[in-house]
Amino acid sequence: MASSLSTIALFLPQSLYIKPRLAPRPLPPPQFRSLFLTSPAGARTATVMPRRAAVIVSAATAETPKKKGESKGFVEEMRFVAMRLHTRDQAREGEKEVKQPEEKAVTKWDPSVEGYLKFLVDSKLVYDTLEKIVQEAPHPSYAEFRNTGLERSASLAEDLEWFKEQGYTIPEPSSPGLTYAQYLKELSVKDPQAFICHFYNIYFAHSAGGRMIGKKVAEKLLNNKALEFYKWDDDLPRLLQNVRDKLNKVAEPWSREEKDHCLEETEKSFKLSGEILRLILS
Ligand code: HEM
Repeated sequence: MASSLSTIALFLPQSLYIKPRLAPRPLPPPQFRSLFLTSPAGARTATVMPRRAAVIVSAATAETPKKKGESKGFVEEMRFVAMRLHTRDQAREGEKEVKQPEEKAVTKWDPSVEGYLKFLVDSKLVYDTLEKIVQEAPHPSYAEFRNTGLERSASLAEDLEWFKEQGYTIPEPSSPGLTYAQYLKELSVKDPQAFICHFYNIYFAHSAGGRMIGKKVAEKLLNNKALEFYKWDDDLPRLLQNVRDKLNKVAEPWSREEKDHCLEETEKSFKLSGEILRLILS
């Protein structure tokens, strides 16, 4: 911590050498040999002066330990938190235990077309809401996320039209979708960091687990018909990388507290999305 800047001078016998604990690397000139000594509080720099063998340990560089993924940009931090909230059945990096039916492996699901339609209708309401918010941009930074190519509202409209043509009745949006849409509208105005967390999780979850779900449900219920919901006009990895770059840019000026606040919202995102996913099994 920069505020607790302290300097301790230790006078050691000339014969005493401090061995670096890190991998050996070429030493700088003997009059200014810097070694890194690690401690639970963070890195301490020790400067060894050979004649008087004085070791100055400075805490000036001791920062709060870096968050997992922090060095790679904020998206990596969001991804790390999200992956831990999966169950092992959902993803290899998952750590949560299975409590809800949708947290079991997708291969063990027993979906119904009626349930899947409810899921598609509620998902459309959520994407309509997100895409409208980004267009209106109550916070100017949201404008970065216009026309990213990840938008799902129009493709879902096409899919619902297809189901209608097959003779299915399209249900009205239900409680999980209505609740999530209302929550997003409120957050988008009063809490941009939390809103960005939902934006990230909704679009990126769909590109990963969402596609697995689409494939499995299509196999079981739709004679392998690939819905528009799971098709993108451009190369998906390229679109995702472009949005990752924009998210990193938007989060760059955020304070550590604002970043942590965004990360803390991940759990809520899983809860609300999980309730919509569960509709597939209803
Ligand atoms: C049945 C439910 C789910 C399954 C089967 C599932 C599965 C997966 C898998 C396999 C990955 C890819 C892991 C990798 O990169 O190796 C993933 C990534 C991810 N999932 Fe899920 N997931 C589910 C639900 C959710 C939910 C509810 C959310 C949050 C709302 C979510 C958010 C994410 C995010 C943010 C990523 C990272 C994507 C990326 O880095 O590109 N997932 N998921």
